[in-house]
Amino acid sequence: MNVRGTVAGEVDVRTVTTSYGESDLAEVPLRFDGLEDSASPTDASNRESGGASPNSVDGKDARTVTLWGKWTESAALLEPGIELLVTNVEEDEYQGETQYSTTGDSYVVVEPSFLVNVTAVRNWVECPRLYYLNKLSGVPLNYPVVKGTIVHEVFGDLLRGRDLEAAIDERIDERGLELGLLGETPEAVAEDVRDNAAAIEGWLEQGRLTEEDGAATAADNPERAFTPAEGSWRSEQLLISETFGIRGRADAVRRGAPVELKTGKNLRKDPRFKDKVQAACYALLLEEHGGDVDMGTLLYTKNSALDRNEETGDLTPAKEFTMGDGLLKFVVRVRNEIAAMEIAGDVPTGYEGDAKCEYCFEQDTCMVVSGRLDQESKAGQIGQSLPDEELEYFERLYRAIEEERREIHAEYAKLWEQDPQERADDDRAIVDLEFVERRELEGGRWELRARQRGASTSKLREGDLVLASDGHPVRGNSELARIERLDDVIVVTADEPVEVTRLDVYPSELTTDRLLVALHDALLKGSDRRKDVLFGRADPDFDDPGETFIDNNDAQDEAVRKAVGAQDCALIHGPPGTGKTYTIARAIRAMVERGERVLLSAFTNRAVDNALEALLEQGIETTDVVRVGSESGVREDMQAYRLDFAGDPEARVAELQNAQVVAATTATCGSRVMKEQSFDAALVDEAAQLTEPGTYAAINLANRFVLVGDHEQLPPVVQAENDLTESLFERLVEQSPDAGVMLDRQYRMNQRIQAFASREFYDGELRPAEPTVATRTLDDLEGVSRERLPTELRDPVSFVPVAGDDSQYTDDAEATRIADLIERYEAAGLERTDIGVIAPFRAQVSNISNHVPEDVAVDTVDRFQGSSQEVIIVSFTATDTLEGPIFEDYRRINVALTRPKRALVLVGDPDALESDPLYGRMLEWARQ
Ligand SMILES: Nc1ncnc2c1ncn2[C@@H]1O[C@H](COP(=O)(O)OP(=O)(O)OP(=O)(O)O)[C@@H](O)[C@H]1O
Repeated sequence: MNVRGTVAGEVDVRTVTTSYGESDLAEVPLRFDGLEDSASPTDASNRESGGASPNSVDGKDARTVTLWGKWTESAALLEPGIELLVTNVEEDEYQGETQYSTTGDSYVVVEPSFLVNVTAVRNWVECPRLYYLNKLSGVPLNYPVVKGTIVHEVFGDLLRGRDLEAAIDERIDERGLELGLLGETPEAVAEDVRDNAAAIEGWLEQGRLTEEDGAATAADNPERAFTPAEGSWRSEQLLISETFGIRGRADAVRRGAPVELKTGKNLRKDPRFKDKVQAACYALLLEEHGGDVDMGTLLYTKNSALDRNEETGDLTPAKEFTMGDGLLKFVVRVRNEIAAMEIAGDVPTGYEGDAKCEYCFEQDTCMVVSGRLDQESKAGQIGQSLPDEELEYFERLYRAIEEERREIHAEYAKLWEQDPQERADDDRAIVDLEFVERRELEGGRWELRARQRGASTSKLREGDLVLASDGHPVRGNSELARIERLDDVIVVTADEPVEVTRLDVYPSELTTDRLLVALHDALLKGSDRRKDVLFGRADPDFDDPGETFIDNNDAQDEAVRKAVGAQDCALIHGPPGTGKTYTIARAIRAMVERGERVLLSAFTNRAVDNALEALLEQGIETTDVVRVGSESGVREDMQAYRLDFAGDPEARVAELQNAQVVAATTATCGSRVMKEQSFDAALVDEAAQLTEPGTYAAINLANRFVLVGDHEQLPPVVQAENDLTESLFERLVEQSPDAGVMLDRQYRMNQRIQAFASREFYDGELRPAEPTVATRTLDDLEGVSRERLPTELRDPVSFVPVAGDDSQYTDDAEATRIADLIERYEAAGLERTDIGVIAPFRAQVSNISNHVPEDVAVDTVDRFQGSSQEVIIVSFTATDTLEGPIFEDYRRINVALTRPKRALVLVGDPDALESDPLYGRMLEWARQ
């Protein structure tokens, strides 16, 4: 039996004398969530109530759980409010009260839904401070890291039965750019990888000869059946444990036991302790998936390349060890320390572990970081600490990023807390697929096809990484896969041939990791001048370029002059349709003409491609431009400029280094390749949608920067409500108003349409750029006549009242009415593709999609930001009284109302809308 609950009071740790001698124990008052049958801890249906009033809030009814022996170390981490899971407890009656205590088979897990990464456990065992430093500075581009990755990939290839030389060639080719940046040649790397691979091959060969491991690696047997059952090998497996709160990717699993590859040497007979720890984490993960792991293997690939004469010691690459109970429990205790520290938001000092600083390669870095951030550390501090306001800022943002990380962990927990239907309704999964077929690709990967049984919506897009499973993303057979095609038939590629019946959003921490690194780099590596400007200690400086760049729009011209003349930074505020993209392109052209190297960045791929397109229209030399991004991220017509990372190292590096303009999303700017680049200027579009550290990822790479955005439109996309919700753009606009220019002439909307947004959001300063814009109507479109529309739709802005239904997130009455409106527009000659429908909730988006023809774009505001349509219909989906702003935030309604060029139709319940002052004014305007 397992118990799970929240710590309800102080924990008492003491030593007692028992019949076995002295022992430590901890008594933990726990408010129960429930009891679970430990025979199947993962089966939620086995949960039952913990007895009489187990959920009492005041803690009086908390039950006592006694933790024995070494588990008291984990007990010392507990504070009231922390979640605790204890497996395999014993139940006792004591003085009429039911009590629980640990048994020899128990595990104690602190905050089980906080998923600690296996590499984090390994790093922590090496040194807790090292774990923290790795988090702050990320994985740099260096040869050992890249070589290690290639060796791992070749290992996977060999396991999938691939030819060694072919695998080496291809994997090296794929990393051409990275190797080129490191000054490596393919030949030298191949030699190096071959040395390491010899150990792998030898070991696999041995396995083949001595064991009946199935035909997993036999290249001559393409029909091999892969099951995770005993007797097979499996490469790279993503494993998640909901019991132990651990996740990670095992390099390989052989006969159900973990195999870890290390591209170093180890001449002792036993694996290194930290390596054992890592394998033990995977053992726990595999056990939770029904395995019984008593062995672990570490494969030190460098060993076989060593000359016997040079080295003395045990040269065998593969070292096996017995997976003892004590080690598994130790690993869980370490994991608990990490979880408790992260939940408390503390920073490790290094004293938590017993590593010796004088043996550590990172000692200097550690001391510098400790000194500059004024953190207590075992290694000591050197250097002067950052000014107080920077320290305070760092801590505030660090916490905010970690809160964001916890939200991602909560997303993981939803993988098992929500049932398939809930996940589908939440757009987090596509369920109930019918598996069609699998096809082996060259290189041993698999293409998997499944058919959707009905129409479904989800957050998933082509190119996304997903968890592809045969029914459950955590408990079933599941693989990390990439979506290649997302139609009625879904195509994904993966390392293993899973019989896909379900796809789940993969909650990635990559973005969060990069935010932390960008924050660290901005504060610890940024120049003093840059930081003076960021923290408002100095005003940004400007030179006058003495040139007119745009002669028909004063604000745009001033914006370009500011951007070109900025010594530090410039801020371009661009309301809807005011020519932001055009202005950016003109500014970049001017910079390039002055011989500068420019980074063009934005939050989304779409904005990067739009700006790039505008830049090419400016007549910039196409050979000067490089687009960095994934194949699926970059728009079709921009693929020609996309930098292929694969190929000859020298050639690839030349392409990147010679490019005067490099275009990439801010997320990509945080990648190890981009972090090696430097620029004279960075122009960042959609800057109001970026968090401060998200912006740093781009501007850290340049001497000066220009941010372009509109803080009256969508704010940064964050999960948690905290300091990340304000963009750097918005903060700087307030802090340094003189560095900003607002573009005030719009090229999109009929005057009637823009009036409300101008008044409410831009102090009445937004105006049509030209008379043709001000007076545009549907009549301008070929074959369209407003005469054929019902009178109430002839004005550029109309309101269609609908007494809605009572459901909160959907409204059938509105959906039906909108379908009818679309028919009317079609009858008046409009193309369906010229009409867009915006609704506040995804549920209403699907609902409307079911009512209207397929080629009408229906979506939430977020998906419409940055685009425009001839006609926009807004479904407000609110009835009676409003409980909160319908579009969460007034900035969203601004975006919705500024998408149309020629006609805007608002559909909603007037009583509901009138109950909010802003919506009330909107109604008045629409009814004019
Ligand atoms: N100075 C100008 N002279 C003539 N046309 C212009 C000028 N500036 C912008 N435009 C035109 O106005 C339209 C909108 O410009 P652009 O796409 O740059 O706007 P935007 O502000 O980026 O739009 P969004 O708000 O959607 O991001 C484009 O067709 C562009 O060519």
